[in-house]
Amino acid sequence: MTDSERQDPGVDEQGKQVPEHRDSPDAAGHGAGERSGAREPSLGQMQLEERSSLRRVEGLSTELADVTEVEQRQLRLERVVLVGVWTEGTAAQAETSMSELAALAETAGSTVLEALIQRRDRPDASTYIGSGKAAELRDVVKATGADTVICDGELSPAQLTSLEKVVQVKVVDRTALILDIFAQHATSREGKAQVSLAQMEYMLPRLRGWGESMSRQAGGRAGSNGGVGLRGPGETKIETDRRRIRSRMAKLRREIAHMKNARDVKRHRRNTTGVPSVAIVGYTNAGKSSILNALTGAGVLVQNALFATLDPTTRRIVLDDGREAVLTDTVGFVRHLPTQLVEAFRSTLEEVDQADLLMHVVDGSDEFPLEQIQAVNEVIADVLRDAGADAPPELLVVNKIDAADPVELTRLRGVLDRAHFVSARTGEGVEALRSNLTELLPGPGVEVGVLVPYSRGDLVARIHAEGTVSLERHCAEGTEVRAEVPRALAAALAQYSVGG
Ligand SMILES: Nc1nc2c(ncn2[C@@H]2O[C@H](COP(=O)(O)OP(=O)(O)OP(=O)(O)O)[C@@H](O)[C@H]2O)c(=O)[nH]1
Repeated sequence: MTDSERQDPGVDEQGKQVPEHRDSPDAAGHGAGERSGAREPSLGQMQLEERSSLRRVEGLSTELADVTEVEQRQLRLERVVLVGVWTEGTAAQAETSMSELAALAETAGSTVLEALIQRRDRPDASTYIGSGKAAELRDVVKATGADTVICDGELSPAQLTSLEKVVQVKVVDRTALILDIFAQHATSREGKAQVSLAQMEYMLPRLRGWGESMSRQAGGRAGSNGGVGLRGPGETKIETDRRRIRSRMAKLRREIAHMKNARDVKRHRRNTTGVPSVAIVGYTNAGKSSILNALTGAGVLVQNALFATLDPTTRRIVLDDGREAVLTDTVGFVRHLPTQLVEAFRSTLEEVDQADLLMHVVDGSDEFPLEQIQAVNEVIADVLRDAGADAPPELLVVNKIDAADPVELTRLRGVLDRAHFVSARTGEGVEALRSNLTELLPGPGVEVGVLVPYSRGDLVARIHAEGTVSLERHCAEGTEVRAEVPRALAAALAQYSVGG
């Protein structure tokens, strides 16, 4: 171990206890109450937590995200006050954003004590909410005994520090909160690695604040030990931390690339077997897992919590005509999904550009279903653009019709006239949805024998890309090919058919 590692608070001994915690199935979800009442919201505590956050980043890279759950529980948010800055849109939209933040906080295991909204043209450069509101927030924090403030936005490191100084408890922003939830819920090795990487990306530019408090401590220790001066060691420490985190990020990226290759091979094998695939996308909590269960009878976890599904879950379904298809449940979307996570969750979103069909699930009982659709469409468009892929056909499914307001539902039926209206809970509309899937998914391959003129090399290339070639011969008139191809391609090749 190097000197810098030894100075690093808690990387070593703490990390060794990890497996015990990790093996406990409920560890990530039910630790919230363990430390209730044990926390003093003092500045010293905040610094401890800052160091703990950094340690978490560092730990992640060595032990991968196994450390995350433990550190996560140490950082557990418990009694929180929410605060948002309302800069645009209607009051109802601002309130929706705040209730979503409350749902996120509860998913992270917190109890929401109070929520404040501040109307401003733009967030305050110094404290995010402005000094008057910050003072009000401090009073609310004191009166409620809250230990954390969560802001409905992404704050700069300087804003976080200034606001913490005023309110005297830990301040967390929406991005960090979502990253924490993702860290708690990721289960696969790749999912964990991706969350770790996203957390490091988020934290790297924010190291200055932690670095400063750490360098004071590191300097103080050095001073009290009669070591060299106070300035040098601290600065070196921050630089060392940054360098180590960067190199661990690079290592994680390599590992993720490796895992991705393995997954690509698996998917390619699935694609070449001709089994059509459906990617289920939609806003978090829309009922994607419930629909997957209703269609396949699979026992996929259904929770009234945001982001219950983080790793892609794939299930087989037998279609009405006896064919099989695979359905993949993907991560739920949310407004202002941190960009680091859009990148990190490529693993589930990648299913999107490879799918034969997108099943877009919307919560019909939500107050703003059309906005949910728009938010999801924006992310999907980004993913497809990045992948340079064409959009697969989309099937819109409005779920939870049993719980939706009848008037709203009638309005939605008018606006979304091509959508399927179902209830995964009561089963209403599910059979019709299954029939529609059968119609929409590409049919079985068709055996063709064709002689394609050399001027249509594009068709031969398509046969190779989309079908399975059993014979290929070049003759004077063109390329003779025998292959099994999708029905649409068989139609395009019909004029070159040589029979048999
Ligand atoms: N009333 C009603 N509730 C439903 C229906 N479908 C799902 N739910 C409930 O909605 C909540 C979320 O369901 P999930 O299937 O976990 O939703 P999801 O979209 O997979 O959620 P994430 O994994 O968080 O993205 C659960 O409490 C379900 O019981 C429905 O048709 N009607």
